[in-house]
Amino acid sequence: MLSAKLNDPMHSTWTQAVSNLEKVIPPQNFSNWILPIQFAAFRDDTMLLSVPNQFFKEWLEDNYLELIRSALSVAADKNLTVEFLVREEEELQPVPELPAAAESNGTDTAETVRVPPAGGKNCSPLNPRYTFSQFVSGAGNQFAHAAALAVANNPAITYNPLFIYGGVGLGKSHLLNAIGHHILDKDPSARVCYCSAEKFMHEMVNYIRLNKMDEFRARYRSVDVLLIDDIQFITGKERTQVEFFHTFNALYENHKQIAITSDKFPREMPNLEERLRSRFEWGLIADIQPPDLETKIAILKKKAELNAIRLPDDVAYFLASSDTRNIRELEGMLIRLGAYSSLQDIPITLTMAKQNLKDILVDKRKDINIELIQKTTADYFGLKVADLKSEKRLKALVQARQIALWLCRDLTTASYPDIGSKFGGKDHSTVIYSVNKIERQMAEDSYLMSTIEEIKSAILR
Ligand SMILES: Nc1ncnc2c1ncn2[C@@H]1O[C@H](COP(=O)(O)OP(=O)(O)OP(=O)(O)O)[C@@H](O)[C@H]1O
Repeated sequence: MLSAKLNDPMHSTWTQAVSNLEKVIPPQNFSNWILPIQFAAFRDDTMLLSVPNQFFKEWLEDNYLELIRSALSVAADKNLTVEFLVREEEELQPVPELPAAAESNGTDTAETVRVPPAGGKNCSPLNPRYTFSQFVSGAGNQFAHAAALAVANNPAITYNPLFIYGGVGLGKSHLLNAIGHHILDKDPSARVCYCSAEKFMHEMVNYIRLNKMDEFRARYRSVDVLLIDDIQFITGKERTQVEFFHTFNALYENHKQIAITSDKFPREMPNLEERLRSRFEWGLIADIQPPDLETKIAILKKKAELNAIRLPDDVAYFLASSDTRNIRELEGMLIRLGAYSSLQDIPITLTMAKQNLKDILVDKRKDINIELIQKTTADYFGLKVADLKSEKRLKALVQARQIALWLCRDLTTASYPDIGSKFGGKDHSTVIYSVNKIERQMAEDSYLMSTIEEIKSAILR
């Protein structure tokens, strides 16, 4: 096992990060989730931190990874990555116990964790942040959202099973948790079990080892609602599939609700037993597609509000128009800006955001140059690149030129004079004027915003 080296200079970086985190995490969560973390080692810009058990690790990864990373990067004054290691002695326990934080008094506030019901020891607590009220419905997720609500309102009556599939970080787990919360809000005695397919498998293996499979089966088969996340994990794992098949049947026959998420459509899941595949298709299959620009902005605003982060509109637009479609990544950027702003006591501005996120965004944009922007913008408006460089003052032409100038500033690191020189030798003050003008117009004109978004996507493609 890696042991904490107190004389390691990075140990004090961790100590500094902890005191930074204390300023931004509510006290209860801070003592539940941050204090038990120990410094283990530091290698190649990666901080290795040890945590009590696997469940704790997963929880941190889902909820605090980005914040911890930001606090560490601020303390170390450079970008670091973070990895959590399960402390060995605890890893060997057959079934990880819930850490203290999971023990709540049953009242579910935004900061408390919903404890799995009696008999649901194998289940994970629901994520308190993943409720319907915190979910933004918009292009891409409307259908899955409506389906999840229908199931939550009428468990085991409308659609059984509900199978939600879609790409990484698009809100599948959020909807699955929201179903659980909603059912518990209406009936606190309901036995709701939320669990990842991976956890299902690990626990099965543990119970086999302990020769207690009857107990395992009884636990999973005595719930009212089974919410299984990331079912794709069981592909190719025969024994887990068999066990899951029987659990599924037992629940289904007893009119219990089953909801499943997956990154693939059932027919596209390789190495999945046919009988399971067909069961996944018995109920309703709902997909989640990547969000459009407006939905991304709405989600960012909602997250900012929930995390008490002051997010100006231009920064929300800047983040949303980055080419990331993964909402988790988008949220990570927001949390990082929020942490930086609060730790350094400075407001979030567009300049600060660009500076702070340049390492994250740079890779995707490194091949973008002014010529590409000119060509793509000209094509989009049916103009010639020479028109953009010219002095012609036709209204449509002027706006296309100003958009191209704004895109150069947004997508490249070129200076104002450099950009001006590539647009027929324009003065840097003309470039500044154009960039500011487009920025002001975008704040008021969502049509212009989406036009620019389309051009940007074409450039980044
Ligand atoms: N429509 C939405 N409204 C609000 N938040 C959202 C929305 N969609 C996704 N999120 C947020 O994005 C993050 C990632 O979502 P989630 O974990 O549910 O994704 P996932 O599809 O289950 O990803 P994975 O495939 O990695 O399991 C979460 O913090 C979630 O709250």
